[in-house]
Amino acid sequence: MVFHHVPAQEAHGRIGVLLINLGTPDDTGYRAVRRYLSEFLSDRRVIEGSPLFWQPLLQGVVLTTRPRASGRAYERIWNTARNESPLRTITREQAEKLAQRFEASNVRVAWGMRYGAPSLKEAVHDLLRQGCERILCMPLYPQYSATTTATANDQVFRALMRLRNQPAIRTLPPFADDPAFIAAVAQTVRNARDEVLRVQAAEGREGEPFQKVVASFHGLPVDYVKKGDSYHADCQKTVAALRVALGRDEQTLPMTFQSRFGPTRWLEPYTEPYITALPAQGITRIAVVMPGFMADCLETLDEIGNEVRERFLEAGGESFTLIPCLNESPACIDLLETLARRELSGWL
Ligand SMILES: C=CC1=C(C)c2cc3[nH]c(cc4nc(cc5[nH]c(cc1n2)c(C)c5CCC(=O)O)C(CCC(=O)O)=C4C)c(C)c3C=C
Ligand SMILES: [Fe+2]
Ligand SMILES: [Fe+2]
Repeated sequence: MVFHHVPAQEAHGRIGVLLINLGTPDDTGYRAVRRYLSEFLSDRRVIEGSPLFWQPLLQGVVLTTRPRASGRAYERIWNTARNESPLRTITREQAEKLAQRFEASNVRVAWGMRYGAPSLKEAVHDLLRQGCERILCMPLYPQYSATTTATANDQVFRALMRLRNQPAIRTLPPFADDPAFIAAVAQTVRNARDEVLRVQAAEGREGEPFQKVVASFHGLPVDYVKKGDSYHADCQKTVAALRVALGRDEQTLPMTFQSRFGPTRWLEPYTEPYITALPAQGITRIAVVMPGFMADCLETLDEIGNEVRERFLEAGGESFTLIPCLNESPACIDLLETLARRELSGWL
């Protein structure tokens, strides 16, 4: 067995904070998207069924058609200035800004992706080279799911399995209804509403700008929830807390699920049919907030910001506001710092 030794290069006894998000292809071409989707959809935490059945279907059918369609979707949102996906740009900026908050301490911040680049192995090795002997893993998912949180941590542990000298490890628990998280998301809704009110006033229009604020989460197969994945319960915690923070109820702040994949039943109601049915009920001015995502990505910018927006307007909707994710905003960095300092207690 070969175990890696990654010697510290400058100092010892430091603490590492590792920000983790899902991942993204390196470019929008067929090969890169295929490589990324193949890694993602071969993860047994994501597709639990037998690989004997799934792999031929994945390699033969899914990965011949899906990469082209996904590539076109990525093209619509691509950060051309940096030639990378928004998720990668935003995750890097979150890490750089969080690092500034710890500048005067012995904490070092790194970032990595569960699938694609930069890998979590590279990120862990980078922290070890900087002399980190303790590492806090922060999967940036407010709501727990085995398909996201657990597989992110698994991947870090896989890197640790090959090390001669392992660092001590902690993992960030879900923060679905953490007051700091809820306050930050609620503020994005208030800011967006104030902005729409300003525009309405300038144009001499009146009325509640957000008849509904739809809270749309990434979906999950119902089967996984039935087997015990706490994701759905965590989403409900987030929405309940947001309703309190914004003085809204089930009618004015409904919960829906997007990004369904494959033929099985996923969590309901599905976002797109829910939203496109609204104009017929007299609801023509809405906002969509996506508190399951800490960074804007394909699912928020294209699926909701382009596709669902178009269908809502075609169905008779008047105004559709996409509320940005927390991204690299000062409020988000405050939140990350609060969560990190809490989990580092006893280490710092
Ligand atoms: C069975 C398939 C999938 C499960 C389960 C799943 C859970 C899950 N995913 C996220 C967050 C993101 N998913 C993103 C993209 C994405 N997700 C799936 C499938 C499953 N997700 C696919 C096939 C894709 C690729 C996109 C496409 O080809 O259309 C992303 C965006 C990545 C980006 O680069 O922008 C995120 C983020 C969560 C939170 C979650 C569990 C609840
Ligand atoms: Fe997903
Ligand atoms: Fe999608």
